[in-house]
Amino acid sequence: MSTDDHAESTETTDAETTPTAGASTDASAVTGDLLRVQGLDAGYGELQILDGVDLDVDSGEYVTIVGPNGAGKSTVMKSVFGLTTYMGGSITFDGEEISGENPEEIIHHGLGYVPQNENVFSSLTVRENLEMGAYILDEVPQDRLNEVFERFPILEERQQQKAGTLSGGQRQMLAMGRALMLDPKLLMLDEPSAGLAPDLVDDMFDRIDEINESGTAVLMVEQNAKEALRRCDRGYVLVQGGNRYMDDGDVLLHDEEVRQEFLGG
Ligand SMILES: Nc1ncnc2c1ncn2[C@@H]1O[C@H](COP(=O)(O)OP(=O)(O)OP(=O)(O)O)[C@@H](O)[C@H]1O
Repeated sequence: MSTDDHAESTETTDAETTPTAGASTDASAVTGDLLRVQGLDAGYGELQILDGVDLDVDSGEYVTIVGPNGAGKSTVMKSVFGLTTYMGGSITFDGEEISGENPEEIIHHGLGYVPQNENVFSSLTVRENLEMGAYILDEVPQDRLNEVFERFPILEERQQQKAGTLSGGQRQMLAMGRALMLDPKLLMLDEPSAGLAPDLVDDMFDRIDEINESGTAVLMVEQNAKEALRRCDRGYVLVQGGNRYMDDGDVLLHDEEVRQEFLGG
């Protein structure tokens, strides 16, 4: 278990990113070969929210970020995608420094991002939304479109329907499908279960598992922390804009301190 006073301190120590022995899978072997965030400071305008955040995602890994409301979880993802004010630290993706780049540039590296809100164009059809997902390419990649339809058959059925008429679950699938159109190496999902009826939440998590099992790394922010930690390889607990814990999902899930403080006992 990795703990520290990071919420109160801006100093980065080895302890906060180095898990203790006994992890159920090998969290200590993480290299951050796909995404490596080191000492990230970022915020909105002059307002600093993130204070020295460290985060790694390896190729093919499934990583989740949990933590209390307002901790800065969404801000981490937005910052990786170039949507906040970059204030310091380093973000490398697939070996290239991307800190300070804008989303148009970042998407070319193979990073997909599904924001929590306004993640589809309501007035466009399902198919048009998916085609928009590949807007950086000269032509819509038919093989990708077919793969998305295979993964989410309901989107093929409803391809001529306006996205605004879809149910919450279908809209979420469309948002993920859109991000998958460019076959990203890493798919970042902000609260994919938010607003879904309870009986749809499991289905959504199953689909995310499948996306990850097909080789796409996943970085997910979730309020549904227990389920997210159960499903992921590794998790981070973020508090007040800084890392508080990092370890394998199962280890965090069963850690007494994490359970009491962040998982409702
Ligand atoms: N566009 C913005 N401008 C200014 N402050 C913002 C903006 N977006 C978020 N914040 C602030 O940044 C802090 C972190 O917000 P963020 O949404 O990243 O937290 P979170 O951990 O994802 O929380 P939640 O689970 O409630 O979504 C909060 O204090 C929030 O009010």
